[in-house]
Amino acid sequence: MRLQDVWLRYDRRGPWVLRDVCVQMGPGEAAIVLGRNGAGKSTLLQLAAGVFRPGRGAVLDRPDRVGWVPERFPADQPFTIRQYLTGMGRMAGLTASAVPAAVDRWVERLGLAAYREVPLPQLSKGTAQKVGLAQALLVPPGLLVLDEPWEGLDAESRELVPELVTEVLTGGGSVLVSDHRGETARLPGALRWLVADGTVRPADAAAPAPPPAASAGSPAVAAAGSPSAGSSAASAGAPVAAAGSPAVAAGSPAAEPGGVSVVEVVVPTARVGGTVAALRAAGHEIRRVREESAR
Ligand SMILES: Nc1ncnc2c1ncn2[C@@H]1O[C@H](COP(=O)(O)OP(=O)(O)OP(=O)(O)O)[C@@H](O)[C@H]1O
Repeated sequence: MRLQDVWLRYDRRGPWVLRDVCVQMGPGEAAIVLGRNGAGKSTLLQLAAGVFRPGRGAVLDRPDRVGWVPERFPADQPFTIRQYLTGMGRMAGLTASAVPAAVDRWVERLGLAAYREVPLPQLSKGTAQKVGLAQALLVPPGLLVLDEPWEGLDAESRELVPELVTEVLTGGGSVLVSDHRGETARLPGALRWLVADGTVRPADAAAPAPPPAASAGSPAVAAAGSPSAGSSAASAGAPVAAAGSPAVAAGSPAAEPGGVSVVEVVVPTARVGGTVAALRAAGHEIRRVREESAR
């Protein structure tokens, strides 16, 4: 997905909140959106999710299925959790017979079983946030957009967020997450974009410097035909290209005591992008990708 020269303002005569934004993410890639209060993080996420249309420019190649979790779940709705998720599942395209299993799965997974028949307005903030997560995941999204997903969640539930993100990435989806409270470390493999002064650029030097192996990774993957790495390689100067590598350094095994081991992994060429991203997300260093003829 690509935001190309995107501008947005909320009022036709008002100031531009975002100007000339050019960012992109490939399948299997995650990006964390950083910035001060009011910088425009939520605005950027809503553009990506398709909630807003840009005033100028375009959002290209957005996956068909987008899971959008707003910063505050709109709990003022006359439904129980079960009723709400059932309706959302139908809207997401699940058949009537498939909905109950999907709802049950996510209700259990997110610890909502005790509240299944509780009306949404009676839920605590954290529980309501989990309903927001559940509705976005009922059908596996090609793009998952999470606006401050850790907000209001207890310590145990916070651990769920990186788990869910990794699952979407492993399935070949992309994930965009905003974070103004420094939870970034929970997603060590993600790109980092900073929203400031109305535009978006790679996050600052606070991120560790990329090791040489990381910068060599993208062309090699591109050669293997990965759409993910191919789009990164094509985006010279765009945040996604410059921000992709530090995450690898964050989990660099070279920093571990006791030496390193190199593990060769064989995957179908079509899944190279997602696999590379998932391995990076788990903190592994990608040294190279090579193609071999089918065995
Ligand atoms: N619906 C709206 N109508 C008018 N202005 C808006 C609207 N939503 C946001 N803004 C303005 O756009 C700017 C960016 O807001 P946005 O919510 O995107 O920032 P943010 O970085 O997500 O902030 P926070 O960290 O506080 O959530 C702010 O100046 C805000 O006042």
